[in-house]
Amino acid sequence: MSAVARPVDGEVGFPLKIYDFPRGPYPTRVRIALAEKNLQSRVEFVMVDLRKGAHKDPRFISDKNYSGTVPVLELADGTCIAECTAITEYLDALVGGAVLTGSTAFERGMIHMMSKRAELELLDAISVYFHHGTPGLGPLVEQYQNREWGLRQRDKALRGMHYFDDVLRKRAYVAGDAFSMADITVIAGLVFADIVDLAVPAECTALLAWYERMKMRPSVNSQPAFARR
Ligand SMILES: N[C@@H](CCC(=O)N[C@@H](CS(=O)(=O)O)C(=O)NCC(=O)O)C(=O)O
Repeated sequence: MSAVARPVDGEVGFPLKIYDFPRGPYPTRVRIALAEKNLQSRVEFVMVDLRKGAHKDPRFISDKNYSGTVPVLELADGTCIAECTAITEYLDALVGGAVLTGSTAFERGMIHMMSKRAELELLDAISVYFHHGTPGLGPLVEQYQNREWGLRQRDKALRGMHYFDDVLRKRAYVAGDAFSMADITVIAGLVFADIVDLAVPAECTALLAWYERMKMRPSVNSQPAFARR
């Protein structure tokens, strides 16, 4: 029986609510973090249907997230924290157990850098390709598309896959010798790559082997993004 997660003193604490799109790559980042922290059962998930543009509803934008994206973490006092990195940092500091964002200055610096690099060079690049180089969420949501920009970002993501393959030839995890938020961000990138049918190049054997190892983790393979369609 795992110890009940309790917020540290002074925190707003529970209940936590997550505005979510269950199979989405970015929501999957927070879902994996919640599972690693043993918090999944302490959170209420509220589905936001991106295909219907619910995340662009003026009330969602005014009340939950100005940027009009998910996930959003809502605290017991109504405070909303958006942005996967910020949500993960909050959860990591909220309760003990697995450490996802680092314990030492060195670890925290390395993990933040590599997670941000995974966003810039892989996950966000694939997201732009999805929204601009494919039909994306459909004409209701995709008000402006630039196919050339989308295709350029797809090529950037392929270069990013080669970069992370090089990184993972030298170390077991994305930011060092332990699983962290940086691994979660690369996992989300490969989840999005699968959604847009962007195959990891066969020569990226270290990245592919790492991904198979990541998918052995219950916090990863238990997510809706990995359920058979
Ligand atoms: N920088 C944000 C990006 C969040 C994001 O793009 N979320 C996607 C969800 S999903 O595509 O991963 O399911 C979204 O809301 N997309 C909707 C849109 O961009 O219109 C974060 O880190 O949280």
